[in-house]
Amino acid sequence: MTEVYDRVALIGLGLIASSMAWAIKRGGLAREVTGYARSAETRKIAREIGLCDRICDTALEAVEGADLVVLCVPVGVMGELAAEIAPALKPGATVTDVGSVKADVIAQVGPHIPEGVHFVPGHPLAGTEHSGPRAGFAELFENRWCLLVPPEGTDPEAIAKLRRLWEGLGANVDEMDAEHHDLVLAVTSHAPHLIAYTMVGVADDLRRVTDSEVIKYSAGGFRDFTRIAASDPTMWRDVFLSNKDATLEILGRFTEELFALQRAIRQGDGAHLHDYFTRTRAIRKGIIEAGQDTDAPDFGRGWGKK
Ligand SMILES: NC(=O)c1ccc[n+]([C@@H]2O[C@H](COP(=O)([O-])OP(=O)(O)OC[C@H]3O[C@@H](n4cnc5c(N)ncnc54)[C@H](O)[C@@H]3O)[C@@H](O)[C@H]2O)c1
Ligand SMILES: O=C(O)C(=O)C[C@]1(C(=O)O)C=C[C@@H](O)C=C1
Repeated sequence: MTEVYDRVALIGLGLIASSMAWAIKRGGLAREVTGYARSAETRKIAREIGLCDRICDTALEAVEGADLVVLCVPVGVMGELAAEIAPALKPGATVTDVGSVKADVIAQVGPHIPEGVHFVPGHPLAGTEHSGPRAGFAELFENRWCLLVPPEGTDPEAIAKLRRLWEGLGANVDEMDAEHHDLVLAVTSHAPHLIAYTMVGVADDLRRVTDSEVIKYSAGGFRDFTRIAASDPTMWRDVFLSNKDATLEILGRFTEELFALQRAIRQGDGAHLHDYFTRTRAIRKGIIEAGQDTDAPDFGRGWGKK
């Protein structure tokens, strides 16, 4: 593969940055990758595992001379980080981020981007419940989406170059505006995480009553919830505070539907439950038939046959 950037700087060396570092190296997508993390312990681990070509002790040193700077920190601190690195940004460089929320990050970071530096916000739709510099792996972005959210008037060449990087990392790239992104992600990622956190919290409360049976006998569905609910607390606190309006809108709708299902159960309205579950089953069938979840255990299997 050919080099897309001469030098890439990764700021915040957690799951996403470390996955990018390994994948950039594997693909030969940059001549040099520098890295910076706020904590000395993270920088020490990064050096031990050979992450990046150079781990720097300051953010300014890491971004100096970089053609692409990637902000890989929790969304709540993107703005202060942008302010910190602004003086060292090279004219003509591109700043991007990988934050899970876009409108708020653009509002925080945009004002700190100097004249002559491009800003192309991004969001890879790939992750795990693990965090930190040891969590990354080069395959994380393969066949996943990466959404780019360039503000109006962004240099098309800067967007095209970042697109080439993400494609080199194995992702499919699409563009979207920030408000739409935040609403879509509230439905597909943010509200589901909050529901998983809540369900595991409820089970934990119950455990005190039933003396560990809930965990002992937990089957597939609940185990999946516990995986999601093990996700990084700082990252997710910031996501909900940052995507407040869209998340509250979706949770409002969720609560209404939940009440309707609750009423159907109370009133013994089997038809309502059956119709509802038939509709939701058709959604999964559509996803599988469109080939959008080829990892699913039911991919390619028959549907609706008893
Ligand atoms: N984990 C996921 O599933 C996932 C997926 C897509 C996007 N994202 C987004 O990517 C970003 C990073 O997430 P992650 O999963 O890699 O998190 P992570 O917790 O693994 O890593 C974040 C890193 O940022 C560092 N950090 C925190 N504040 C900092 C600061 N002020 N300056 C410098 N470093 C700082 C932390 O020490 C940590 O090393 C977040 O904005 C998140 O919303 C996460
Ligand atoms: O697979 C997971 O563990 C994830 O939570 C990844 C996930 C998601 O919700 O799909 C989480 C946050 C992101 O911003 C993007 C991807």
